[in-house]
Amino acid sequence: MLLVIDVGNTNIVLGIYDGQRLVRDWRISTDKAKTSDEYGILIRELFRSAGIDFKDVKAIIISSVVPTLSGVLERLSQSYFGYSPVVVGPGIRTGMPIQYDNPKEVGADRIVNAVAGYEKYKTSLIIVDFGTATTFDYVNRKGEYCGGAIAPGLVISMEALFQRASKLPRVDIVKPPAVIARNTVNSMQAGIFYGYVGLVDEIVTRMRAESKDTPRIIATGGLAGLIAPESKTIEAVEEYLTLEGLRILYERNRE
Ligand SMILES: Nc1ncnc2c1ncn2[C@@H]1O[C@H](COP(=O)(O)OP(=O)(O)OP(=O)(O)O)[C@@H](O)[C@H]1O
Ligand SMILES: CC(C)(CO)[C@@H](O)C(=O)NCCC(=O)O
Ligand SMILES: [K+]
Repeated sequence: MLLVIDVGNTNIVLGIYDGQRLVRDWRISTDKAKTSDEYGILIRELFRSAGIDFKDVKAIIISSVVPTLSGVLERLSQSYFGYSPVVVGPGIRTGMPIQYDNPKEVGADRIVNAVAGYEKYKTSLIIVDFGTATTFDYVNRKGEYCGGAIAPGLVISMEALFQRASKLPRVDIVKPPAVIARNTVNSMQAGIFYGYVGLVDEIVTRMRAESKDTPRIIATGGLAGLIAPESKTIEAVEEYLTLEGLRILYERNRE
């Protein structure tokens, strides 16, 4: 089985693939202070409760946008599983030309999403990933990564309001009952939720116009399911896009 690990700024998502089938996935908080041994113990517990043995894992692939944790997880792979992982970054085969000024600068998660999206849709597409940040990535019909946009994530936006205004509380990110809201919590939710729907549709619409093509628009990430139904542009939510991209990249780089 293949262990795929996506290290984000808020969460580390782990998945176990048996061939092309995702058999389990877990989400643990990203903690830059944790050591490889601490992650090892945590992962051992998750495996134990799912009835999966460390010995069943025959390969590992990692993508990380938290540089301090890349080394920690590489060490964990070595000492707990006995394998050096494939690490998404300069030097691996992506099968996707990267048209960024400096290709090393693009977040590995964005490349992984782009690879998974293009493999599935085989056409031009815009991928919106609602994570710590919300990223927008454009892949052209030839399967080249063209770049995109980075916006503050939904949770970061809410936290900023809460931290900077004394009378504003921390609120759940949900669709409020009305946009003309009658209390502080609903007012914040109205601003964040509808403001965000507008942000997404505006960026996608401008990307589509700039591309002079008709890309498919797909979304992923924990809050995609909240925003997608209200968005005029998002056509589909692909919950496991990043894990799927890691599996595909492993296949392209084995041996
Ligand atoms: N239903 C929800 N309600 C409120 N917050 C949520 C919900 N689902 C996810 N979140 C939070 O939204 C943020 C983005 O979630 P998501 O799981 O897409 O990204 P993430 O994996 O945390 O991001 P990253 O990959 O950058 O670490 C996180 O802070 C997560 O804790
Ligand atoms: C934007 C995030 C934080 C999203 O996880 C990540 O992809 C990242 O750190 N990217 C590096 C900058 C860039 O993609 O241009
Ligand atoms: K992510």
